[in-house]
Amino acid sequence: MSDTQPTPNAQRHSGDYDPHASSLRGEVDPGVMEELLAVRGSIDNIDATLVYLLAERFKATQRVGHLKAEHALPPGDPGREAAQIARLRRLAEDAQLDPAFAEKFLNFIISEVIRHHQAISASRAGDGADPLT
Ligand SMILES: O=C(O)C(=O)C[C@]1(C(=O)O)C=C[C@@H](O)C=C1
Repeated sequence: MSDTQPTPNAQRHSGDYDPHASSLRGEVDPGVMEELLAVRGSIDNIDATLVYLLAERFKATQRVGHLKAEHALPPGDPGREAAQIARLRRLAEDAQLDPAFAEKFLNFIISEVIRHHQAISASRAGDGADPLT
């Protein structure tokens, strides 16, 4: 990459991350290690993308949290969640991803979102609680 090109965030913030870190060094055939490192490069790119995607999702849900708090709406919307889960399970099946895992993953994210919504609502109510977001 030339000096005039901006450095992508994923590289700028990787700190002292060593993409070759492994406990397998010396125990694996060098050819196998090379292949493993190549695949791990893709895994690292995917993980970085997941972080950026999640950051965008939480930015969006933070707006929802403020909207809900402003209009005294409940943090959770079970009807919406049921529709989201049914849709993601179908998408997961099409993508050959375990639908049970997709459901668990979405529930994990939503429970964190609801915690953020509750914190926003509590901080707006002036009870001194710090919003988490
Ligand atoms: O859409 C909303 O009402 C949200 O608060 C967002 C969200 C989500 O993370 O997708 C979170 C909690 C609700 O139960 C449903 C959906």
